[in-house]
Amino acid sequence: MRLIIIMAQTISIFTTLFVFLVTYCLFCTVRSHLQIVPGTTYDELYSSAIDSYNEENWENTIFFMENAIREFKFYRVKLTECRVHCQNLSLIVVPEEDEALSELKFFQGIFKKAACLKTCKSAKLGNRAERISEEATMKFLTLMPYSYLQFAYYKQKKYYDAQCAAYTYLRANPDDEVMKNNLDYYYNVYGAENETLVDLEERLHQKYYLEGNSAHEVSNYTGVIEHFEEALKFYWWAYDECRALCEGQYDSREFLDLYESIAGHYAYNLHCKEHCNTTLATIGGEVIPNYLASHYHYLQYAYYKLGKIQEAVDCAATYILLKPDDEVMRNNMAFYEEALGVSKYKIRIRPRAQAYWDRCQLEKEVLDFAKKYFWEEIEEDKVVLQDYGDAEPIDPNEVRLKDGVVLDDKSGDEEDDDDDEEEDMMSKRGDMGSVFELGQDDMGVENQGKDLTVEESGNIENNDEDDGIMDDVGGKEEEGDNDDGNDDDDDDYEEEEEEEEKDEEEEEKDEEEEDEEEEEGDGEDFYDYPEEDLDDDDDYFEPERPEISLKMEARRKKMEEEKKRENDEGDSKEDGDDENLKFYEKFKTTSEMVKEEEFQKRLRKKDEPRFPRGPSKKEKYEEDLVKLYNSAPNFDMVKKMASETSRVPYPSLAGIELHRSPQQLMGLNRVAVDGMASPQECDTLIRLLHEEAIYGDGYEGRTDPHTPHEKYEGITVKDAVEAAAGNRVPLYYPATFIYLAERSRAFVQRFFGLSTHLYFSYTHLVCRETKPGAPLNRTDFSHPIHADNCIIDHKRNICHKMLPAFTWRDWSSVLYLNDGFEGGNFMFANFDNTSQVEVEPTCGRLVAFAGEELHAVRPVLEGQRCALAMWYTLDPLYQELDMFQSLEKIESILKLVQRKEAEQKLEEQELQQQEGGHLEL
Ligand SMILES: O=C(O)CCC(=O)C(=O)O
Ligand SMILES: [Fe+2]
Repeated sequence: MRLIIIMAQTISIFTTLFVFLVTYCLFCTVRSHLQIVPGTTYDELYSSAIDSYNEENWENTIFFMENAIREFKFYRVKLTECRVHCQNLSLIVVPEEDEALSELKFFQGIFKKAACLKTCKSAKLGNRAERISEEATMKFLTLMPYSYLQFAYYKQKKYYDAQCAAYTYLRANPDDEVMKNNLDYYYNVYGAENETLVDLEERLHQKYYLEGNSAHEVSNYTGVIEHFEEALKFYWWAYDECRALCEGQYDSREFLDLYESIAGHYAYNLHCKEHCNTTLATIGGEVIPNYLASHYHYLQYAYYKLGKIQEAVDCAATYILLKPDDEVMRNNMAFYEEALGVSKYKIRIRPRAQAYWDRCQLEKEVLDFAKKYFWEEIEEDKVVLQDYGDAEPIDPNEVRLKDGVVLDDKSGDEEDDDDDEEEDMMSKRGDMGSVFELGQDDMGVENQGKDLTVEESGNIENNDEDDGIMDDVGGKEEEGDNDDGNDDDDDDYEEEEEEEEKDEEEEEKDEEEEDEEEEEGDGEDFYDYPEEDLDDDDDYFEPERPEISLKMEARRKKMEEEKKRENDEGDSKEDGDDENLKFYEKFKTTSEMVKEEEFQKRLRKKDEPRFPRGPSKKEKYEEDLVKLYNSAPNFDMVKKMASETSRVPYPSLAGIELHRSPQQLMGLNRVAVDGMASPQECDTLIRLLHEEAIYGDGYEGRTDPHTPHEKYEGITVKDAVEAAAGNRVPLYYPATFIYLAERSRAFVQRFFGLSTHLYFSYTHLVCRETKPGAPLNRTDFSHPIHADNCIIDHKRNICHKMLPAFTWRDWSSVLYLNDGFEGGNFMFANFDNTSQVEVEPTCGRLVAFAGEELHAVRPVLEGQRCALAMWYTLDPLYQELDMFQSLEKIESILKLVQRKEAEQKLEEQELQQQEGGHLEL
């Protein structure tokens, strides 16, 4: 019996196991194609995501990209852990009499750290590090994965996720127009408020910082303390991480001696670490001035408000350590000392801040020495340092800076910042010296400073909310950028030296004093802050409320934007006819590859409040187009276009002749052809330019985008269509624009045998001419040597495909519209800036080439040179929506024209029939 029971039990166990295994295996097969081998790098996952993206497999795109992001974070956390852990191994060497022996011991310590790192990394990361490319890392630092993710989410109808991903990407790349449009689109159609969106890359220290800020705004001081204390904790963590990630590779690109190469790597590492403050202080693409120090400012005020004077004094002292020149805080400190009798309190600087400060000082000295005597910061180091060294997402401004293309403006800014920091640094040193000096006197002794009366105190309270004070504080903060006082500038080094020596002596003295104080010590957690004797006659004010209100600023900006939007809408309402057009435009510009269905859905959705009793939506839409069509004075030309309907989306390439072959132009990805435009078409575009072009248009309004000696007037396709819609130019002007652009695009696609669709990325009609008074013997270029999708590295003869270059612009072409000017040749160039081969512009000539090709435009010395410049992309994500929409609009108009003609014909026939009938009678 028992045997039977046991057998039954065994069978039932096996059955359960079997069922379980079958289910499990079924599950396996469903999921198997989406499984990741442990140890796969973020680089590899990213590639898989991109492959899936290209195959339009959105589910897999999401799966791989999400995992790539996860893996990227994991990798960096583990790397940081190892570096921080091994850094802490002792390097202290007991000096030997023989210098060489001391050195050996020192390096033995370094070897220990290296061994520690190797073991740690291999335990935590396997061999990942060897398989990660710099290019991929760069993409993660600029949050590129989110731009793919948002689209994949959108395709999978995960609209909220799409919105968050777009929002996240934009926080790091706030100037990205495509993504702005997408976010607008998601907002308009799926409608999650921006406030509810989550920045998927939000840093905790920034989150708490912003929350602390909000608490401050509503005078919730307990909240301020909670959030800012938390923010500081995370700040220090992120700061350590950022520094640790600086300890990566270094490519000196030179043959160096032993000491030179060790020192070069070390200097590079210090230089990278110097940037960590700025990186951490970057929120939503903007650097918050005085970021670290302001934590202590807020805290000081909140503690004071809650009557925790000791803590307030500590924070004030810490703030002064970081910003010694800050008058507001000096006044606050004086107030604590005078009005509250600080002798009751011991002034203590927060230890973490003090340690940070001390290290910054020393690092700066060491780096200054390196810079002065042997280490030259090469331009590219900036790139590598900031791209790969920083733990936090890169601020697009920094990216721009490091890439060198916009180096002119941006590096200027940087230098200014550095100067500020330098000043700050010098004053800090001086001031700290004097603070310590003054601190010797007994704080209990009556000071010369005036006591604060109750009335005065009341006044000050009122000042709290006063704009004047707010500006004052804000202004100061803008002056000093970072808190570390480090900088790249070594010009003043010699002048500083003497001063530094003096300061050092003073500091030594101070240290002795500090030591004495510490012995009395009443708090292990804090460094003692030597007490200050205030010997000037200033009034001392109650602590001032920090008015660096980020939220307030954000709200103000938002209100301004809203107002602007309202105004715009108001304008268009007045302008009844244009309203629908504008609406139509707006609605279309927010779309990315919008299918007709979605298009109609949105149209309905947006229409409802606007056309409550009007004709049906579809009719209304067509009515608008009829209006548009009727508004074109040159009716004949529209009809002509209509009769050539087939040319618009699929233009014929007949009549195009080779001007220069790829071989003649010395590059397989280059060609020049004639006959792309007829003389009449060239003339049309030139007239469009003369009638509608705007100074600097197409160059983000920059009037001298390439040389100050030339004037650039341009117009984009969208403006051209708008000009026609506004009845300022005939409709066939933009129609010609689009037609020629499309014909050029189709040619490039076919000539270079591209197997996937080539999209417009940007199109721009532009005329350039010499400004009156420009030197006759100019040697500059009308457009300096450049490549359209990468950044030239003249030292290494390569072109880096990285931001801020338009890396997605795979192919370019320029259609020339005229000749008869002097200069202005198009030129293919060598890396050494010499000319390779030139093409002379003339009406209908098109030069086409790959985005990596180096090229330039010779100066236009006399007359005006007009051209239609076009950039194309293979990535649909970057396609030019304006072109796509304008094309659609033109197509619709053409259809209408045909329909109207058909109707007209019908009417005529009916009339004829009637007339015929009548005659018969
Ligand atoms: O106008 C030309 O010939 C070339 C212009 C160009 O290279 C550019 O705008 O990127
Ligand atoms: Fe170009």
